[in-house]
Amino acid sequence: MLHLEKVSKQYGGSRKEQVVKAVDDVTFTLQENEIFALIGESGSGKSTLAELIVGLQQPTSGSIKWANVQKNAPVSRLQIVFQNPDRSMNPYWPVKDIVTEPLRLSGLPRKQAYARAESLLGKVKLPAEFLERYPFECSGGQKQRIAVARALSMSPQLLVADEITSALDPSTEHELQQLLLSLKQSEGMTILYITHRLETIAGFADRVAVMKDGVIQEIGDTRSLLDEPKTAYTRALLRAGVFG
Ligand SMILES: Nc1ncnc2c1ncn2[C@@H]1O[C@H](COP(=O)(O)OP(=O)(O)OP(=O)(O)O)[C@@H](O)[C@H]1O
Repeated sequence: MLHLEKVSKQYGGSRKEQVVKAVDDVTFTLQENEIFALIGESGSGKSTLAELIVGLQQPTSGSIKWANVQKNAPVSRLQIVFQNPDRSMNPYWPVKDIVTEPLRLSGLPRKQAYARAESLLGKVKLPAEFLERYPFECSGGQKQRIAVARALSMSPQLLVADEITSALDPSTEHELQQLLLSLKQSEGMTILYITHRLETIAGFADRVAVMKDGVIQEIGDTRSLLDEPKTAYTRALLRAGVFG
């Protein structure tokens, strides 16, 4: 569906700065209707890769292309949800304005946008009473559901979830993962799920790529990668149980 070919991103490189190869020669293809987990410890280049995929940054070299599409994808095909919902939500807006913001930005009149708000919340299993709430009246997990609902308003083919469960407690994280799993089926979308916690993806992600220092170390279906890791790095991560 979306193919990355030898994608690299360097930062710095002016006289005094050292060059940082945040993403180094990354090639893989995201398939239709899969959850693809990108795992890496802090600084491995995961967020940079996510930003390249959604077009917030341009690669230094390489290409990112939709299969069978010549020009760049329209923004609505891709939506990204970040780790910290407070940074992407206006604290003075009620939830009905937050979830419908992309619809209104794309030109839908407010009344028609509001008419879709309740069903968007329904998709993330939040009751309609949340429409009139403000972000400070919602828990962290509920705010992430609201952020997912806002992304769903654009019917994305690809949802990039950048550490969206990392700040949540384990049971809330599990609930949000279950929600993503059901949305993959009901919405027929692909989810790029970025995390530093390898131990959270069993039974959730279809495939996984392990990234270190900007380089993909290993890629494969989740069960085989967890059962028979091919690289010493992945084995060490599994032995450690968590990233350091
Ligand atoms: N704008 C920037 N300018 C210079 N270096 C950067 C910039 N953004 C990221 N880097 C560097 O690129 C590397 C990868 O960073 P990135 O944020 O992509 O990693 P990450 O895996 O998402 O880490 P984390 O999980 O801590 O967010 C790091 O060495 C980081 O210091």
